[in-house]
Amino acid sequence: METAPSSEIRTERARLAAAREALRRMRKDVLTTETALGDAVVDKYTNAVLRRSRERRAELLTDLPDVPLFFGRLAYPRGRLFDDGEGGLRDGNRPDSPDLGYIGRRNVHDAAGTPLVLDWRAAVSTAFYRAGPRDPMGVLTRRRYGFGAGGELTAFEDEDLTAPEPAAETGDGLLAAEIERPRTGPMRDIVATIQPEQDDLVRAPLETTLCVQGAPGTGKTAVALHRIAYLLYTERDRLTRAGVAIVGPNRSFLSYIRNVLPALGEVQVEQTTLAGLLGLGEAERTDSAEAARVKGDARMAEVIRRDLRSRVRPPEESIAVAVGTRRHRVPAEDAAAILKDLTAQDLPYAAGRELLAQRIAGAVQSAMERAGRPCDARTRGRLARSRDVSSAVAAIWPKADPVRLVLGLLTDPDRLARAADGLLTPDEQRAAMLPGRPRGPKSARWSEADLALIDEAACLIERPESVGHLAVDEAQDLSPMQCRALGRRLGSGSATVLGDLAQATRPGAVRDWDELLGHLGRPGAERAVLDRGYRVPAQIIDFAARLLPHIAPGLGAPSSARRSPGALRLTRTAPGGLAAAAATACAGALRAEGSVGLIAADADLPALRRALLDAGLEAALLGTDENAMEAERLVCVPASLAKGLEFDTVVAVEPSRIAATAPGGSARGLRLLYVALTRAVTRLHVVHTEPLPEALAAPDA
Ligand SMILES: Nc1ncnc2c1ncn2[C@@H]1O[C@H](COP(=O)(O)OP(=O)(O)OP(=O)(O)O)[C@@H](O)[C@H]1O
Repeated sequence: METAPSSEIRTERARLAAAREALRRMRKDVLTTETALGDAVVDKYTNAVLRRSRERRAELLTDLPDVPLFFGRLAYPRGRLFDDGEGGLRDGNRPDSPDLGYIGRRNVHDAAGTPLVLDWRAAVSTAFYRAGPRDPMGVLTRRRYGFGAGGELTAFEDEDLTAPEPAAETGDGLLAAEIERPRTGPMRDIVATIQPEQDDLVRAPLETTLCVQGAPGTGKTAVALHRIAYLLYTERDRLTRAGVAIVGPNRSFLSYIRNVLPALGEVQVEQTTLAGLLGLGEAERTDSAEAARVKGDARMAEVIRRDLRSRVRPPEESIAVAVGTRRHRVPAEDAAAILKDLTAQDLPYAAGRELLAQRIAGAVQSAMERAGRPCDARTRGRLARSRDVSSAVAAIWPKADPVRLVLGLLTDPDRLARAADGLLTPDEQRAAMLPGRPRGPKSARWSEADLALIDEAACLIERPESVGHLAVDEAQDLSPMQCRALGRRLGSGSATVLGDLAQATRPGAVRDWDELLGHLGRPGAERAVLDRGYRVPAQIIDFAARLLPHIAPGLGAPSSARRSPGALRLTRTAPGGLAAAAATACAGALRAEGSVGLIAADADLPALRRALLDAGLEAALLGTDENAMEAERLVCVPASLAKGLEFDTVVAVEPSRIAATAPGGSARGLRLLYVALTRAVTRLHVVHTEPLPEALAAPDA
C-alpha cells in the first residue's frame, strides 16, 4: 500500500472531520427541530408514533467514534455527481476537477444539502464495489482508505479505472489487511471490502429468493447480514412492517454475529435460532441419528396431519340444543354433511372448529325459525357459544394442542402405527418413539426434530405469522421438516438461504439444495455459488480440501484469496503427550495477536481445558458461556459448535477423534473435521498422536 503525501492525508482527514460534524448536526436537527404536532390528548398515539420514529432516525444517525464514517471514494468526471453551481465535493478547484463521492455507512450531508458521504447501499455506491477496468461504470478512480487504531485515517490506495492496461489487481492489499486484522471476539462487518461476487448477492432485489452454496470462509454469513442491511435500506417501510429475521444454527453462533447488523445501523432484526423463530424453547435433547432421520423426514408431515384429522369424528346421534324451555335438534346426518363440507375445505384446524360451531348454530337457528321461534342478528353467535353447541363441537372436533399431539403420537406405539400406516416402517416407528416415555408435556424433553413436528402440528391448527424476509445460515443442516417450518414463515416473503453441503453434519439433513428449496416452497429460487475463500489461507484450505472427494464429491475445490506462509503446522506427539502438546501449541499461539480457538472432539474438551488451566492459560469454554468469544482470547470449542466461527489461530486436536464423533456415519464425521479445519484466519496447528484420517493423507502419499 502506498503511503500518501501527508498533505493529501490531511485533506482527507479534514473531510472525515467535516462529515462527523455534519452528522452531529443532522442528529441534533432530528432530535430538536421536529416537534410533535397537534392536540396533546387527541394525538397522543400519533405523537408517540412520531417520537418513536424520530428516536429511530436519530439512532441511525449516531456516530460510532471508532468506526470511520467513510471508507472509500469514487472520482467521476465533472458534472456526473453534482450540477455546476450547486456546490458538491470536488478534487481540486480547476474547472474540470472530478466530482467526488465518499462511500460510507450512512448518508451524510452538510447544511446546504451537499452529500458528504453516500450510504454504501445507495444505488450510486454500487460502482464502488462493482466497477473494474473492464467496466469502469463511469468512474475515473476508486480510492480505498486504511485506518489506524481508533479510526484515524492513515493511508489510501488509488485505482485508476481508465488506464488502458490495468495494473495487477489492486485493492487486494487492503482486503488482506482487513481480513488479517487480528480478531478480538465477535464478527465484524465487511462494508469496506465487499467483493463483486458478494455484492451481486447482497444487492439482489427483495423479491428474489436466493440459495447460495459457498465453501468455508467465502463470506456467506457476511453476505446474509449485509443483504439484510441492504434490503432494510431499499425497502425499509415494507420490511419494518413485515419483519426480517436471520436464523442461525445455535446461540453461540448468534452471539458471534450479533454486533454486525447494529454496526451497520440496523438494530431491529430478529437474530434467532430456528426454535426461537418458531416460538418454542430451545431443544434440550439430542436424538439418535436414526431418530433424527425419521423425524426429520417429510413423511412425518402426513403422519401428523393424519393424526390430527383422526380426531375429527362425525356425531353418532343428533345434536340437541336447549333454547329457553325448548330443545331443537340437528339430525346426525345434517351434522355429518356440515362436517364433510368443512373437512373438504382443508382449513386450519382451529378455524374449521370455529366454523363448525357457526354452522351447527346456523342449523339450530333454521330449526328455530321453522318452529316459529323469534330470532335476530345475534341469535347465531349466541347459539355458537352455547353450552350444548360447544360440547357437541368438543365431541366432534375436539380442541387440539400441538405439544400434546406430538407427545401422544411419539409415546403411544398404536397411535403412531395408525397415523404412520403405509408411511413409516415398523423399525422407523420404533426409532421415532420418545426415549423414557415422558408422561406429560412438563416432563418431556424435546429434540430439534421434535420441535419441527410440534410446529408442523401447531401450524395445521393455526396458520403462523410470516415475515418479509428470512435469511437462513448454515442451511445445509436443516431437515425437510425444518425447511417446511421455515417455508411456513415465508408467506409471500422471500429468503436468502446459505450453506455448504460439504459442512452438513446433522443426521436427517436434506441431501441437496433442490430438496431443501422444494420443502421450503421456493423451488424456483435463484442459485449462486461462492468458491473464493477469504478466511482461510490457501495452504490450509488445500489441506482441508483433501477431504472433499470423500464428503461432497460433487463440489469443486474452493480457491483462497490469500496465501500465508507458515499457515499450516502438524505436530505428532507420543501417546500420553497430547494434552501437554495442545497446551504448548495454544501458549505459542497466544504469543501472537488475535483470537485462538482450540477445537477438539466434544468429549475430549473438558480434559484438554483442564490441561490448559494447569498450564496457566485462561480459556473460556464455548457452549457453557455464550459470550465465550468475548470473554477470553483463548476459547475451547467443541467440534459440534465450531460451525460458522473463526479464530486467528486454530489448534485442532486429534483429527481422527473429531471425525469419529459425528453420529451416524463416516462421511458426516469427516465433514465435522472439515468444519474444524477451516476455522483459521492465519494459522492452523494440528496436534495429534493417532494417525490422521486416511482421507487427509497427502494425495501423493
Ligand atoms: N469481502 C470481504 N472483505 C473482508 N473480509 C471478508 C470478506 N468476505 C469475507 N470476509 C471475512 O472472511 C471471513 C469468513 O466470512 P463468513 O464467516 O461470512 O464466511 P462463511 O462462508 O459463512 O464461512 P463458513 O461456511 O465457514 O461459515 C469473515 O471473517 C469475514 O469477515
